[in-house]
Amino acid sequence: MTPGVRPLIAGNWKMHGLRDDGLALARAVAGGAGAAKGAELLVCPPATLVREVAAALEGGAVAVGGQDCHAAAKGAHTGDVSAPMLRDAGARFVILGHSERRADHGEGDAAVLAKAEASMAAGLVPIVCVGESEAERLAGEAEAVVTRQLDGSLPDGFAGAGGVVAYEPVWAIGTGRTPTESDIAAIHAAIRAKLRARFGEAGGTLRILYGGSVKPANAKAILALENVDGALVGGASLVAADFLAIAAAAAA
Ligand SMILES: O=C[C@H](O)COP(=O)(O)O
Repeated sequence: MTPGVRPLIAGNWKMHGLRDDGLALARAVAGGAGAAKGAELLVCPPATLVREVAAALEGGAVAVGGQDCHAAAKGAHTGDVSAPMLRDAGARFVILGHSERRADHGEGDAAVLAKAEASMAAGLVPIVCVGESEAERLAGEAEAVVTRQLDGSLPDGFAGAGGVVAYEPVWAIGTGRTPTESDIAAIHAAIRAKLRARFGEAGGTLRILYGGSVKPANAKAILALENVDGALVGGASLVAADFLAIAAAAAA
């Protein structure tokens, strides 16, 4: 963790959750949030549930975010959701450039940059995801890939907006595999160096999350690493007790 920085534990529900189970999950997370006061908690439901989850959690300790937004504020973009729409629904954060968006929808760094700009203009905090594939890791290119993604996808106002970077090695997502602690620390150090070079002193305290098979069993060790300022949690965020256990590890 970075001294003086409040960790962020973000749950990415991905394409999971109908109304009743989504609301139940959100309420269960909110109900247990008191035990993890040292960490900031965030849930990112599917777009259909953002408004209702935000209403259910209003005034509490758990924030709500979207999982993506369009780069335009409005327009003829069938099926898309804009940043002002998410903000209007009660979201405060938005995940951008997740590897599943990059893979499923062909999003590159320029698209992520435009979305990040749109999110900040709407008053949302962008969580920009970066991370290498397994082939890139094996080729020794992980740091170069992450650095290139940061160069291409972080807008100028990112630090002023309190933007968040999430390092998610693609091969660790949903697989139960994680990089070694020293590999995580090395990439997070490279991201920190990049943020400082780009944003000066402010880059020293922007939050850098780790994501990819974070579970209650490995959270404490990962969250204790230098420059790991929280986690972006997928599968384990769908079980309130697991998500809260990860949050408690961050708050400890
Ligand atoms: O956004 C979250 C990540 O893709 C991590 O997913 P996971 O915790 O299921 O590996």
